[in-house]
Amino acid sequence: MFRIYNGVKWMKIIICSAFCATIALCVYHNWVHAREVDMLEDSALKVHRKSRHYRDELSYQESITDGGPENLPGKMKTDENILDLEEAKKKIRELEMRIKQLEGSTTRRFPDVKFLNYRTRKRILITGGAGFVGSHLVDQLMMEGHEVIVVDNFFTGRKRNVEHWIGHENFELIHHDIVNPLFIEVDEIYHLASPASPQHYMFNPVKTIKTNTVGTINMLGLAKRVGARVLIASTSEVYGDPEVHPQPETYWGHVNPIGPRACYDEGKRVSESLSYAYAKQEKVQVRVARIFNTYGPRMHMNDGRVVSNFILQALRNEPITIYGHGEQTRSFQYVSDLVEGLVSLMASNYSMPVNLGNPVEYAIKDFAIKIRDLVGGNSHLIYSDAVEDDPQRRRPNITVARKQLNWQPKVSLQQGLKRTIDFFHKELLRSSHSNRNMFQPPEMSLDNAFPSEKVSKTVAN
Ligand SMILES: O=c1ccn([C@@H]2O[C@H](COP(=O)(O)OP(=O)(O)O[C@H]3OC[C@@H](O)[C@H](O)[C@H]3O)[C@@H](O)[C@H]2O)c(=O)[nH]1
Repeated sequence: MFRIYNGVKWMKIIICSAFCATIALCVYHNWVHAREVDMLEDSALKVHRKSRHYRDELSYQESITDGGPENLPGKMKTDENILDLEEAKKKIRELEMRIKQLEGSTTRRFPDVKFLNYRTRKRILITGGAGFVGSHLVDQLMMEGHEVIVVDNFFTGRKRNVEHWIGHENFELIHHDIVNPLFIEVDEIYHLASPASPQHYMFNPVKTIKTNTVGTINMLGLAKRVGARVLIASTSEVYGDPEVHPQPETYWGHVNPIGPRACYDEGKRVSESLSYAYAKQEKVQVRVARIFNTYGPRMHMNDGRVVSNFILQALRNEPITIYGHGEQTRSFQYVSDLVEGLVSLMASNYSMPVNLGNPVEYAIKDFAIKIRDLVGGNSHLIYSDAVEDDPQRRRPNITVARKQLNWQPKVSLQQGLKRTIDFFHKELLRSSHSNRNMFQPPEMSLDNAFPSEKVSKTVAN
C-alpha cells in the first residue's frame, strides 16, 4: 500500500517537472528566436548597405562610359565590384530566407486577456472601432475576454489604432461602411461610427447625415434581427447652443436645423429618435450615451478639435489660435472615463439617454493658457474669427449617470492632459522622422505642400 502511494507521488512529481520544463523550453525557444531574428535583420541591413554601395559605384562607372562597365579603363576594379555585388545579393537572399523561417516559427505576443467561458463571453460589434474612442473601447472589451468585431470605413479611423490586436483569436477587423447593411451574429453593438470633429463632419455633411440615419437604421435593423442590445453614441451637440446650463438629459436643446453643424446635431437627434422608435415598435434594447467633449491619446494629428490643436501648437511653439473671444466654455473628459461609462451603460437596465462627461468647465482662453503652461513653451494666444453656431456654454449634468450607473469621471484634467501631451510629443517625433524620409520633388517643399491655416485677426497675449 505504502509502495503504491509512493509510486503515485513520484509520478505526480515527474509529470509536474516535465510540464514546467516544457513551458520553460517554449519560452526560451521563443526568446532565442526573437534574438536571432533581430541579429539577422541587423546583418541583412549591413549587407544591403554594402550592396547599395557597390551598385552606386557601378552605375557611376557606367555613367562615365557609354559602353557599360566592360569598356571601362578601370575594368579590373569593376569586375571585382560585380563579383562582390553578386556575392552580397546571394548573402541577402540567404539571410532573408532565414529571417522568414524564424519569423514563421515565432509566436506573436498579445496582451494577456481574461479568459471567459462560452456562457459569459459575448460577441461584440463596434462600429467606428478603429477611431479614437472606438479603439480604446476595443482594448477594454478585449482585455475583459470578449470577442470583438470592429467595423470601420477608415474615413477618420486608422488601422494603426487597433493593429496590436490583429491576429488575436478574439479579434476581427472588417473594412465596411455601415451605410450599407451588415449581416453578422452578435450579442451587443456599440454604434460609434461617425466623424465627430466639427471640421470632419462638416467636410461632407450629406455623408455625415447618411451615417447617422441610414447607418443607424442598419445597426438597429441588425440588432432587431439577431436580438442584440445596441448602444448609440449620441452627443452633447443634441443640446445645440444651450439655453439651460448645465445641461440635464431632460433638456430638449436649442439647435439650428439648417446651420453648418446641423448634419451632426440633427443627424444624432434622428439617431436617438430612431433608437426609441425601434425600442417601442420592435422591442430592440437600446442604450443612448450623450457624449461630451472627450480627449486623449490616439486623437488624430489633423483632428481639428480644440485639445489636439492647442497641444500641437504649443509643442511646436506656434501661436495658439482661439476662435472668437474665447469666453465660450467646454468641459473635457478623459477617454478612459468615457469608455468606463459606455461599458457600464451597456450593462445597465437604464434605457433613457445618459450624459457622459466631466462637469469641470473651462473658458476656452483659460484652457489655452493651461495647455501652454503644461507644455512649457512660450506660444502666445491669437484670436481668429468665431465659428458659426459655436455653442457658447457646455457642461454636463451627470446626476443620472451617478445614480443609474454609479459612474463619475476619475481622471483629472491635469493627469489626462499630461498623458495626451506625451502622446502628441511622440507623434511629432514620428512624423518629423517620416517627413525626412518622404520623397520630395526638388521644386516642392513640404511647407508648400501643406500650407498652415491662415488666421485673420491677431491679438497678442
Ligand atoms: O483650434 C481651435 C479649435 C476649437 N476652438 C474652440 O474650442 C471649442 C471646442 O471646439 P471643438 O472643435 O473641440 O469641439 P466642439 O465642442 O465645438 O464640438 C464637439 O462637441 C462634442 C462632441 O460630440 C464632438 O466631438 C464635437 O462636435 C469651440 O468653441 C471652438 O470654437 C478654438 O478656439 N480653437
